[in-house]
Amino acid sequence: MIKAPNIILVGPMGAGKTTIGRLISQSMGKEFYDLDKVIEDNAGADIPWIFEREGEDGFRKRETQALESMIQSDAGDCVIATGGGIVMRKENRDILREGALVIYLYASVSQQLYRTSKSSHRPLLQTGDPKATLTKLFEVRDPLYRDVATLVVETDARHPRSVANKVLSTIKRHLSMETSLS
Ligand SMILES: Nc1ncnc2c1ncn2[C@@H]1O[C@H](COP(=O)(O)OP(=O)(O)O)[C@@H](O)[C@H]1O
Ligand SMILES: O=C(O)C1=C[C@@H](OP(=O)(O)O)[C@@H](O)[C@H](O)C1
Ligand SMILES: [Mg+2]
Repeated sequence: MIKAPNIILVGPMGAGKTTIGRLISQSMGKEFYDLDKVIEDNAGADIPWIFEREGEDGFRKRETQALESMIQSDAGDCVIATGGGIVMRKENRDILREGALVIYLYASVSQQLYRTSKSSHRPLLQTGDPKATLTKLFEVRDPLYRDVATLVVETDARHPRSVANKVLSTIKRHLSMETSLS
């Protein structure tokens, strides 16, 4: 088992945060939490319902509350997959930079589009032109993901298991470098 602090995955919709988070948590013997699922459980409603009734702003408030409660609770030593918009609020970015190992799962817009086209549970993509939406979001958010992340892992040309292995080896290398420096 690798010893590590909380691992938090960030990146755009379709980067594979939920899928890879679950896989690496199993390999590391850590609990897995998907922040979107925490928000849904707390609300007793799904994300499309929250966006419809409370707007994106209402969802963002719930997202910050869920992130704060995850970090404050002694859930500790777990893997957390965030939603793609977690970096939009400064208060979230401040929380992310504190204490956790944050990994940016990078995916190109074409891969984001391909991977998100299979489902309709992402309200921001229920538009006539999801590619334009993903492109705009990427322009704004890519620098923010890089700002909060300790490590970046490219996911485009890899299957989920291979991305998970790459994330695990990147974490191992990072932690062994930290140990040798201290
Ligand atoms: N590396 C990958 N290659 C191909 N498909 C992937 C990859 N990672 C995730 N997927 C698929 O893409 C879709 C979105 O993945 P998901 O984990 O929900 O992304 P996120 O949580 O970042 O939005 C799922 O159908 C998942 O199986
Ligand atoms: O990018 C975003 O703003 C969002 C991403 C979604 O999560 P995934 O990135 O896991 O799809 C979910 O939090 C919500 O639909 C909003
Ligand atoms: Mg997800």
